[in-house]
Amino acid sequence: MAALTRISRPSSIPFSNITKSLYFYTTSAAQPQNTNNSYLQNIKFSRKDPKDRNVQWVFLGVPGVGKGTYASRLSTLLGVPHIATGDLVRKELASSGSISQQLAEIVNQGKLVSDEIIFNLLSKRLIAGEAKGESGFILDGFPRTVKQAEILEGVTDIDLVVNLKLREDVLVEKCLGRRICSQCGKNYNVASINVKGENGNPGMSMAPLLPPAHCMSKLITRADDTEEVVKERLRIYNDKSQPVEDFYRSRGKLLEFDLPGGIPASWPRLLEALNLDDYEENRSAAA
Ligand SMILES: Nc1ncnc2c1ncn2[C@@H]1O[C@H](COP(=O)(O)OP(=O)(O)O)[C@@H](O)[C@H]1O
Repeated sequence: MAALTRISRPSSIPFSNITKSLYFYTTSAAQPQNTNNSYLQNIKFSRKDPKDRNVQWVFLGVPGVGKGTYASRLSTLLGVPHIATGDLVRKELASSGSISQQLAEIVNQGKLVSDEIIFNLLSKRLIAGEAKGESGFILDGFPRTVKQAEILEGVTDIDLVVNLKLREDVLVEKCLGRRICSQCGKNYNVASINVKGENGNPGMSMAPLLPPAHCMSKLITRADDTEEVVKERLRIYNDKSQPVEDFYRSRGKLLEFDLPGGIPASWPRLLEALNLDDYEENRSAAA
């Protein structure tokens, strides 16, 4: 793991909540047929000493903004798991589990999966991680509704919420360029973004994020990354997920971060905004 010199929240964001108690969901099987909220009563909590845990961060942002890319890099840097609910949903979809058909219909239309299913998938992932000794997390794609945010807030302390932002005109192009390696499951992007500056607005270039040669022939496109479904997902984000930004803003937890371009331009600036150092990257750059 990369060595870390400084880790603290941006000075504008109070850090007091980190010392509050930590709870984790511990629930067993998914119960998708249950349409009311009674599943919440089945969720048991276990308490953890806050000083024994790592960061608990959330990444927000529209589809295609790059949440997965930056959350994954930070998780390696900080030694915490990167938990993307979209990945959990896709894993469930790929299984022959009882809810996979139901999930496929929802996801392929760009709609949101029920809270019940999402909380169950997330609970199972957290429990499995806890058993392996994981501590802390960076959540990506969750919470996506104010209700999910309220439930999460009720059971654990989120230290920081990073809201990634990118100009809208490149988002659809970025989503359409997304590819997944069908073997290793890693995410790549073949889109080469080059928007010229006009009417006083700056231009923007983003190089493709290409896989290593051995993954190249195994790239697949997500079924929900068609133009029509991407536009529906962006609409749903504005409707359901944008209020989540206000939820965390009003609690003083939101760090807004405008991506200035691709990874080479954005990564150092994001680290700076988070008051973090990437020793390994600095060392290899100096070598
Ligand atoms: N927190 C969530 N609540 C409801 N549905 C979710 C959630 N996270 C993921 N999903 C489902 O999984 C799909 C893929 O999620 P994700 O990979 O995060 O997509 P995106 O690229 O839009 O951020 C979503 O369109 C939605 O159907």
